[in-house]
Amino acid sequence: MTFLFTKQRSYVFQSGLNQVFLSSSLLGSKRHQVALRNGFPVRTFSLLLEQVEDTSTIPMFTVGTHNGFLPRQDPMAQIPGEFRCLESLLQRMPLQLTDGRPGLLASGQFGDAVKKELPLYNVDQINDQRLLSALFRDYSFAASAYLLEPCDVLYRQRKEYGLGRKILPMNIAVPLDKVAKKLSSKPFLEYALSYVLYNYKRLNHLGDLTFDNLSLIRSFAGNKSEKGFILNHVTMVAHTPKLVKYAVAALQASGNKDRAYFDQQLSGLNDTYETINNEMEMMWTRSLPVDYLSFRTFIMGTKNQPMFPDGVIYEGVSDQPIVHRGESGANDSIIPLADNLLQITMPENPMTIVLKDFRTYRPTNHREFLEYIQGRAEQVALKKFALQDPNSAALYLSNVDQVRAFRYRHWNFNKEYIIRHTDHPVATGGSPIVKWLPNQLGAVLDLLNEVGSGIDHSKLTEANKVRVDKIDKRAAAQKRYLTREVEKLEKKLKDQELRHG
Ligand code: HEM
Repeated sequence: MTFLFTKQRSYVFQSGLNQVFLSSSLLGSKRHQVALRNGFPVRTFSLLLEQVEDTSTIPMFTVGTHNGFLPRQDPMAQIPGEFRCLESLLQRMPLQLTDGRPGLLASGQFGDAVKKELPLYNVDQINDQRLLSALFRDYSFAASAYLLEPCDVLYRQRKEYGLGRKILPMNIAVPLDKVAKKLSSKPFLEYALSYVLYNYKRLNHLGDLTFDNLSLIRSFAGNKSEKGFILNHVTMVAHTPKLVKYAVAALQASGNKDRAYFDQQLSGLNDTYETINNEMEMMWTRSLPVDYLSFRTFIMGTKNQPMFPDGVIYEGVSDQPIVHRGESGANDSIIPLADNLLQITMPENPMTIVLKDFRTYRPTNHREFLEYIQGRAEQVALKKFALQDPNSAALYLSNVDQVRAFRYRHWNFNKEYIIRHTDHPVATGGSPIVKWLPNQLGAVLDLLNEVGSGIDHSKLTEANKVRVDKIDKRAAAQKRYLTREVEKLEKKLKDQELRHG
């Protein structure tokens, strides 16, 4: 196999899972490589295959078979003493402190405290990836608290958000921008790099990533429900090492036209998605719907939000205002992996453009991995290979059904945690909430109906016959129900707009 360096969007071919394979992209030089096989380019990606202690060069968010989509080392919980004023502000920041007393946000004093107490720390010499990630998390928490504090104060008084602060002061803006550039990310609170996936610590260092063994590093509201909300995402993502392994192996099997191996991988993938969906169900009790709005304000973005009609100026960085989407599970990689691997396509409409924009708000290596999966699935025609055999098609259908189960529960979350409690029609990430999520769920239901009706039932094993029947019936019923539900919700929202109008 020959390797060429090029700027073309292709990756190093991952042929086996028994070696640590660090590409030049991880080592920070050339990013993309092309491998040639029989003169044709083969899509490639370098996966981290074992835990590497080095913190100086390899980004924390590097997809691997031991860490999946979690950071490759547990997040740094406390920043070094030289940043003690930042640490102290963040510890005193939450609405409710760990000892139950009100924190700075409760009385709307966080902004003043930032101005009085926070020096302009110099981060120029810092290149250690673990420390950069911790600083990114901490500065982005400070930025969101600072910008959205007035909205939270007003919301608690009058159930209105009003306007956020327009200028992010230099002592947050400059180091945040510098650290973000070093991590190739956007200078704003993010799902992976700040709020969720870089915000947990194990109580027992040797214990597993289970809910009871985890606590939060940072929070805005400081209540049990915010902890439950964040950590429930983490305990779901804790299962992603298996997703990564099965996805990569399914692509290999499809490329090699190895039917038995392919079916094994789809079956493993299905079981893993089922485990993740079961973990997702725990959200209802770990984070109460009635508490969601207590922390939601602080995870809003500045893009597409009425609280920031003119964007935000980052003092000392640029005099041009900028906008960013808010923190959202839309930046998680569990479902995009399934969409890309199983070649689930979304209808071409404005909602899909929003989905694609969300996918730019994630660690570079996650994005590259998802692009690799998408490209390689096309190259080996994974869906076509699955549908060529009725029993593989049943397994394929079952995996798509897991995506349905996820999106269906997720739609229920949105009705119970958000729509039931607020009229604000724009979600934290800036998407039009009532239209956007059903767009994706509807597309999955259509795919289930299409694939299910094309399977020759007479060739199925007994177990697969039962499986396919159940999936077909449920998908048809849910599609009818969803269409009626969205029509009703849109009408309700229009009526509200007219009343407020
Ligand atoms: C109480 C629980 C949850 C609520 C209220 C919620 C809310 C939302 C909202 C409002 C959106 C629309 C995008 C935006 O922010 O503008 C969204 C999108 C999304 N969320 Fe969640 N979310 C929850 C839990 C989760 C969990 C646990 C995950 C996965 C670990 C997740 C993954 C996603 C994904 C993948 C999308 C993109 C939509 C799609 O691909 O269909 N969410 N979420």
